[in-house]
Formats: sequence, structure tokens, C-alpha cells
Amino acid sequence: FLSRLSYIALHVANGEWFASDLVNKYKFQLFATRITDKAKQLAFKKGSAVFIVNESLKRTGNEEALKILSCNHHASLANWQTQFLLHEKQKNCLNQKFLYDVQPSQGVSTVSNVCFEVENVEKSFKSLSEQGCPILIPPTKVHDEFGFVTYSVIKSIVGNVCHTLIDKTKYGGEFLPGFSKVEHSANGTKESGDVTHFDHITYACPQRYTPMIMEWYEKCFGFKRFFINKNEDITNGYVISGDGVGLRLTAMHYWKCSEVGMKLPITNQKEPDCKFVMAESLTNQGRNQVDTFLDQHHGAGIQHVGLYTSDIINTSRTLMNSGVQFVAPPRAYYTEIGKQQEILEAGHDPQLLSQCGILLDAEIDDVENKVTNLLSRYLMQVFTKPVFKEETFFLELIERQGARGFGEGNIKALWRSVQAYMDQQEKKLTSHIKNMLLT
Ligand SMILES: O=C(O)C(=O)Cc1ccc(O)cc1
Ligand SMILES: [Fe+2]
Repeated sequence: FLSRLSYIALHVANGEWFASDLVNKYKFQLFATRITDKAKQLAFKKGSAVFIVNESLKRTGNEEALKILSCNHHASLANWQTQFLLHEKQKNCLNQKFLYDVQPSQGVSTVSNVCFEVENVEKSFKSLSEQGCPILIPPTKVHDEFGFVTYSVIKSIVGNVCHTLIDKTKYGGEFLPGFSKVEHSANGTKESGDVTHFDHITYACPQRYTPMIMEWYEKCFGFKRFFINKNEDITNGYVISGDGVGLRLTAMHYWKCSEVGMKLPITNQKEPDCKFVMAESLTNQGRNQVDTFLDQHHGAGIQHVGLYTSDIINTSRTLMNSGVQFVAPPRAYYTEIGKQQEILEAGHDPQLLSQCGILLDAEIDDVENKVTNLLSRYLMQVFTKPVFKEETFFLELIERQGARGFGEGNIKALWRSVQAYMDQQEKKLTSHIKNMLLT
């Protein structure tokens, strides 16, 4: 019953600062706002990628109550049936200062809501209730002079992640009732090869939770398994281990066309489905970025969002020039013979890619490779440094040339780049503490 992904919502401690980064550094456009004495909700877009940045302006008694009542992510993951009953009881004390959303209970900045447009909110609500899915806000109507929307908010099985389900078909305004349109002198600056949509959303999950999460999304939302790579195992997912990497990846998607078996030529897809990737760390592989996320975020949640661009070189250069910081791949990455060859075969310049830290991975098809010497299917990616003050959420730029999944080479390199950055941060912190103790 999901029609499409509508927006991704964040709750941030310092909204002003993050909003200015989204506009000035990431080149998103502020297009709608809702400001009350309790909360600020700002909507930004770039192509069809929409973020709502929520900021609390005052702490209310209800919030304190919620904080006490909310349980940790392990409990909520382990038993969502019990959670439902608990939430039924809590429902009345859930404050609605954020329209179309609920406020997460942990104090840190977080990306906590993925909103989907649905055909029939009442119907979705009924079926989800029957599945025992915790309902945070039952179907609710909001209207203004441009019409009305119906929405409901449900709690997912992953940490603090919620889903707003909304029917906007009876609404003709700019964004949503309650939000005012932001007037712009020009129609925004639309550059060629810009970010067009959300490509994927990656969850950081505790070890061994992936099967349960997959079951939940299949049962509640009808998501289907998406195989990331041809070397992937059905039950264990895509396990990447060794050379300092210890990661299990499993992905799902909701795209309707894929469910009825329609296969569009990959290059003709204007806006393919947004994939959901579950990332788990492996046991006995040392400290790593997934565990760091779980620690600093106080539980499972959205670790990063992949923004699709049709020209990653241009996009990353523009963003870098406006101050976005990307993590750097290992120094040897672009000079390694095999990688250099791969980049050249894909028709790119290793030096150009190295300027922004862009990684390239080929999806090699044995037959195809024999026929031509050029790579026809590859993908390029680059990760930003964490965007909040905690080492939690970050953004990614991704350009796909035929490749639909994720390549092992890129994942390993991305993993190492993030890890090197985090280790460096930790060293800085340790020496800072040492200095403080000495003085
Ligand atoms: O490759 C991607 O874009 C992924 O989304 C896979 C991934 C997931 C988690 C990590 O910490 C690193 C890489
Ligand atoms: Fe990613």
C-alpha cells in the first residue's frame, strides 16, 4: 500500500545551525516552514529529496514523561507486541507539538522518521494494528484552505525510527497543511547533474537483529528482499570481513513495479525505489563504526542516507567548495594498479576522483567484460563526515551507471575511510583529555 517515499525527518538539537548547513553547504532549498512557540519545522528539498528538520523550542512536562516511559531499543526490538500495549497507554501523553511526527526520546540529534505516501491511511492503520504494530498517532486529519491530508504515525522495529503514513491526494498546497510556503525570487538554482532523489537509507542495527527487522518490514509494509551483490547469502546477507572490515549488509525495497515483476531498463528509470540497507557489525572484529553509532545514538537508527546524483564529480566538487567535508579513502586507493585500471576503463580520471575522495566500483559481468573492454556497469560513492556533533549520521552521494547494488570494493574502502576518521577523532579526544589531566 505504499505509493512512494515522501520525506525524511530529523530532530536536531541545533536546528538553526543544521538548517544553514543544508542550504549553504548541501544546496538544499528551504521551501516550507511551520513555526510555533514550542517547535520549529523546516522543510528543505533538492529534486524529490525532502528533509524536514524539527527542532524543539521549549521542553514540556509531557516530554519528560515520555523520556521516562520510553524503553531502550533492545527491548523495543525484542518485543514489539508488548510495545504496542505500552504505547496504547502512552498515547494520550504523546505531545503533538511536531505536526506529522513524534519527538524521539533520546537527547541526541537524530534522523528518526521516514514518511511514505499511502493510498488509504485508515486501511493501512487497520492492517498495521492487526499486525500488532505500535501506533503512535492514529489516523488524523489536518486541513487548511488548500484541502486536507490524513496521516498516522507508527513505530518501526528499528530503534527510534518511526514512519508517518500520509495521504496527500486531497491536498493542493505547497507541502502540508500547517506549513507556510517560503517564497523564492528564482526557482532555485538547478544545476545539471544535481541530487535528484534518495537512493537508499542505511540502518545501523545491533548484531543478529537483521532477520527480525526484515520480517517486520515484509509483514508490515510488504518490503521485498533486495540482493546487494551476487556473492550474497540468502540467510546471512552480504558479509564483508577481513582487512579491518567486519560488516553484514542486507537490503530491502518496496518498489511496486518490482513486485509485479515489471523490469524497466535500468537506464530508463527516472526515479527507482529507495532501498533500505541494514548494517550490522560482526562479532570479534574490534571497534567499528556501526557500534560507535549505536553507542553515541543510544540505540539503533538511521546511520546514513544516500543521495542520488547523475554527476557525482560535479556535485561533490560544488559541495566541497561550499564547505562539505568528505572522508578520505586510504592514500593508496587511486594509485593501486587494479583500481586505477578500473577507473580508466569506466572512462574516468583517477586524479579527478581523488580530489573529492570519490570511490568507483565495477559490477563485473563475465560475459559483458569479454565483449567490450569498457565497463558498462559501475557505481561511484562518497561519504561526508558525520553531520551532527556526535559520530552518528552522515550523508552519502552516489552515482549509478547501470549498477543497482553495492560493490565490495567501495564498501571496504568506505568502511576504512570512516574508520580512519573515527580513530583520528578518538585520538584527538584522548590527547585532549590527557592534556586536561596534566594541566
Ligand atoms: O555502501 C554503502 O553505501 C552502504 O550503505 C553500505 C555501508 C553500510 C554501513 C557502513 O558503515 C558502510 C557501508
Ligand atoms: Fe550507503
